[in-house]
Amino acid sequence: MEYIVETHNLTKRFGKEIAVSALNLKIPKGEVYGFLGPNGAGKSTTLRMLLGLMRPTAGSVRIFGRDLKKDRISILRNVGSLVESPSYYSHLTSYENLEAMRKILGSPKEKIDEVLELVHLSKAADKKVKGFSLGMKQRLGIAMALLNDPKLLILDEPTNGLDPSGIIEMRNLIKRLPKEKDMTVLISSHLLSEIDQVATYVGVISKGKLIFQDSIKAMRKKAQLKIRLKVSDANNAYRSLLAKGIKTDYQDNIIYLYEQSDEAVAAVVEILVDEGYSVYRVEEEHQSLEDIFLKMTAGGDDR
Ligand SMILES: Nc1ncnc2c1ncn2[C@@H]1O[C@H](COP(=O)(O)OP(=O)(O)OP(=O)(O)O)[C@@H](O)[C@H]1O
Repeated sequence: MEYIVETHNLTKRFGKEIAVSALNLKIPKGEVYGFLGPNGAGKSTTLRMLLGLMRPTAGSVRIFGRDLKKDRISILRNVGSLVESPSYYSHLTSYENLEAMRKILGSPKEKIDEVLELVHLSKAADKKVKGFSLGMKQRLGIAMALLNDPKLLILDEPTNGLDPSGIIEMRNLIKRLPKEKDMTVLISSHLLSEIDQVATYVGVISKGKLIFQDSIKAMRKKAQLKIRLKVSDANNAYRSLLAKGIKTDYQDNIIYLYEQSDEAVAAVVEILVDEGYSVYRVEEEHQSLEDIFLKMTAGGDDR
């Protein structure tokens, strides 16, 4: 797999506090990578290091296969970002703002109409930014980030503070970019539901550590059904099953089965009954992605 971003043991300390701890991010080409974690988990700090805005305490960053420390300027020329509130002149129109930025970047003039169209602001091209909704301002920020045709777009909590229609508009835009513009998108959020709706890959960060990284499909798989067994003398029953080589989990007097076919469940019940345990309940338990995320990040930020 080709990775657009790869970090190796990326670490940031502030005094004694470790904000980001030995992170090994792998962001595959052409995906929308959702960087998910509770507030204070270290997302912004990580993104700032990826953009060369903050120097890592240790570890390294590779973007487009090149070392950020060595090739900073040429790498960042191909990266677009929206990590803080976008900066613009509110007394100018969106077109004029983009024109000012375009001149700095040296992009061709046609780019302006193209990015306005892409973020659905063509109709507001000649309107002053001071009358814009927050969602429109955010989209103008993204339009600015797209002026130099980036191969990687980094967005820090882009839907924060937007109203429902602004959120939907932003999500659709993020989903379109990889397909229409051959772009890889890295988006951070503290809301699983946000990431779930746009991302194809997920990295979960908690207290500075990456605790999960895989496709959203793999994350969903983790959320699949579990079979719960409530039996008499559960701890001993669990040991009996283990001794017979049956894979289970045991927690709070409940046995959880891995094998979920009808036959496997029937076989387990038969063993338990044979061995003299009473089987009180055999139930399916459905874990939502939210449950999994909350379990992964349980404990809050108590570094
Ligand atoms: N400049 C700084 N100086 C000292 N500590 C900092 C600095 N920036 C961030 N931190 C600390 O590093 C930790 C991670 O912060 P960071 O902003 O990266 O988290 P986050 O996941 O982006 O959360 P949020 O969504 O709330 O911004 C926090 O404990 C924060 O207090």
